[in-house]
This record gives sequence, structure tokens and C-alpha cells, in this order.
Amino acid sequence: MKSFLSLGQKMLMKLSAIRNSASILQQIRYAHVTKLGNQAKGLLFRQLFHDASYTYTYFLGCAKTRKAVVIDPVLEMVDRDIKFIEEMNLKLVYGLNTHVHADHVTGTGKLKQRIPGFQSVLSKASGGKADMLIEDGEVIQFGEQSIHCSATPGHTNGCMTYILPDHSMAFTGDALLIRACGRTDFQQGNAGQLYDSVYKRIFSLPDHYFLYPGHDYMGFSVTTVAEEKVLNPRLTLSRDEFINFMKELNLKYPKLIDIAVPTNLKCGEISKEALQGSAELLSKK
Ligand SMILES: N[C@@H](CCC(=O)N[C@@H](CSS)C(=O)NCC(=O)O)C(=O)O
Repeated sequence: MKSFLSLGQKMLMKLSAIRNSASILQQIRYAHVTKLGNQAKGLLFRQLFHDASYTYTYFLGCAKTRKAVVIDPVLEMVDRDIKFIEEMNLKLVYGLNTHVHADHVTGTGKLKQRIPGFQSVLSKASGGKADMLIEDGEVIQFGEQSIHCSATPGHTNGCMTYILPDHSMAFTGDALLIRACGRTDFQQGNAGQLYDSVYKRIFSLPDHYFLYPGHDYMGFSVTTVAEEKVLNPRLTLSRDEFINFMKELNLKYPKLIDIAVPTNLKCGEISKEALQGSAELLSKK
């Protein structure tokens, strides 16, 4: 049957196939916006994982303007992240670090090299360098969307939780993990301060808010304020009990700490040697 089609008819069929695949791509690009409840207000949201360091990276985009931010990108995953933003037709404007990480190198330095106009972000309190040093209460705009910065020190002195009130979401970094919390035994960590930060800045959010952590070591991906207030075994202790519990945690130091901290204090703008060292150390299980 096909062999009887004229060249013109064949070309028309091809064109229609191309149009269909473009429309499928368009549908994929916008599916998350139209189908998921909390994205109805034009927010594009993705959670990605780095399995060597158990780190979550988050993309948040304005569906209308395509401006986007990334929270806690990982150096080793920058190629994946760039492929993702290209596929999704996003313009990445800011790389928000929740804090100076001790267990992996941030991807914000490498993203700066690859994306013109991209800016690294870190809290002023962390004592590091960034294109944009933010303070408690600041609001970061990307297109029609905005992120509120809420200081939650205790895991480190410069930890910031990023909140999207319009979407009932908060990105807690390592201040609050699912059924756990960040350790407090280095980088000016302070258990009492962490307890206060969580209660004043995270547990004070409405119960239905979704909480997205910086890491998860147990296979979870998201929680809620209501859940953690009742089920977090550390944060349901009294303040004094929590301080004692954190004193006894006795975790090994992260294997990358000596490279990660100085590099992340510069938002990941690093030498080739450090880059190599980071890749080697992370590949050792
Ligand atoms: N084994 C890992 C480090 C694991 C670790 O210390 N995680 C930190 C967050 S990254 S500094 C943490 O706060 N953990 C809390 C907990 O209760 O596990 C490595 O060597 O990198």
C-alpha cells in the first residue's frame, strides 16, 4: 500500500510524525505542571539523587518563563543536570547551596563554567564566597516563582532552609532529615541551636508542608511537617535529651571532608587536583 504513495504524500506523513513527537515532548515538558496538584500554580519540580553521597538535588522552575534554580547540585552529576535542563528547555539562573557540605563537592562551581549568567548562592553566615550571599528573610525570584530563605543553623552555622509558601514545600538541607537530622559535631555544629532552628523555623510551618531533605540514607524521599513532629525519633526528644543524643551519635567523619569543606566555601570553584581527588574518594565504598 505504502509503495503506491507519492513522494509528496510520504513527505506529509513524515511531517505529521515529527509534529506528533514534538507535541509528545511538549506534553512531557508540561505534564508535571498540569497533573500534579502542588504544581498547578506553574511550578516545575524535580528531585534527583546522587547515590555515592546519598544527596538530593532539586530543580525548581517557572513553567511560564522557564527560569529555574537548582538546590544542592553535586559536582559529579553536573552532566546529568545540564542534560536535564536542556531537555526541559530551562534557563538555570541560580544554584542554591543549603550549606557548606562536608561529604561532597557542590556542582555550583562547574555549573558556572558551563552556563552563562548562572550564579552561585550561599548564606552569608557560612563565611564562604558566592556570587550571591544571602541572609535570613531574603526572597529569591525566578520568573513568577519565589523562594524564601530561612536561617536554620545547628548542623553548620550557615544552614539555610528554602521555603516555597505558594507550593507548601520546604527544602531543609541537613537541618532536618527524614526521621533524623544533620550531625552537629563539626563546622560550628551546635545541637541546641539545631533543635531551636527546627522548632522555630520548620515545625512552625503548617502541618501539610512537604519537607525535602538534603540526604536520605534509608530510601525515603519526602516527608511532611506533621509526620516529623510526631515520628522523628530525635526531634521528639526534649531539648536536653536531644543534646545528649547528638553528643553520643559517634558517626565517622565524612571521607571527603578535607576536600569538600574548603572547596564548598568557594561554592565549588576548585582546582583540577581537588576535582580528581573528590571523584576518587567518592568512588571508594
Ligand atoms: N558516610 C558519609 C557521611 C554521612 C554523614 O555524616 N552524613 C551527614 C550529612 S553529610 S555531612 C549527617 O549529618 N548525617 C546524620 C546521620 O544521622 O546520619 C561519608 O563518608 O560521606
